[in-house]
Amino acid sequence: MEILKCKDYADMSEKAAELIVNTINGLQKPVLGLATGSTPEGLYRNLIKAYKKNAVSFVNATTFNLDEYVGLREDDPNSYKYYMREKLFDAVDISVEHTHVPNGDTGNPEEECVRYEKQIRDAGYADLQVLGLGLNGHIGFNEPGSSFDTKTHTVDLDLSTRKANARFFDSLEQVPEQAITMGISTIMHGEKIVLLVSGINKADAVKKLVHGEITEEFPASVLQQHGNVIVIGDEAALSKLG
Ligand SMILES: O=P(O)(O)OC[C@H]1O[C@](O)(CO)[C@@H](O)[C@@H]1O
Repeated sequence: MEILKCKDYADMSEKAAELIVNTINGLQKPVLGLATGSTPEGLYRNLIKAYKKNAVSFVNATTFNLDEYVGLREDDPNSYKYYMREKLFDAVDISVEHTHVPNGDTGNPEEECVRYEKQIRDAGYADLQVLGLGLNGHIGFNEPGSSFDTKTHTVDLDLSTRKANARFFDSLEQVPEQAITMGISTIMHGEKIVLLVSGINKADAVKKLVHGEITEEFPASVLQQHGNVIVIGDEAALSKLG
């Protein structure tokens, strides 16, 4: 696992954007796996900057997002579809048919999971998968205890995850209790994985990810088994690596 130590959040976001721009420019039809949360916001701002400077075009890119809340309409400001449109898609030249986010606003989440997994598989899985890291080690919304064999599936969110994400909602009660997420095995099919971490509150989780036991109780530890992972983090998040 490669570790890239950055000065701060701005530096982390620039380095991650550089890597993604190079990947897009190096492939004819790049497939990107994308993440939400606070951490990649700076990355998306830098990708928009690069697009505006004509350093990159998304016209041949296809994207698949990791996850979506169950029960939120896509025009709900807390849905991840809305987040992606606001933070990236609407500001670059990607065609909307090439952007994929699981549909959480469906009467049949199980069917949606099967459909989404097939779409990713048919696209050949991600050339580059961006990940954030939950405090409890979740990647996507694969909470502790998720089997490493999972494909796209529905999950019950941990209370700790709902509390961490309550900052985006008016109250904890409004945070959905379920989500659809790419599974660990779907994520592990990515050719290259770029995990972004920032801030001292992630330092313990990063230490477990890099040096801890490989266990389903800490889902991100599975990345130790992937041959092409880069962790891009600021000094605070990487401060407990020794
Ligand atoms: O970047 P943040 O906001 O710390 O979130 C970390 C992870 O938690 C989630 O927001 C889900 O709780 C993921 O989407 C993200 O990768």
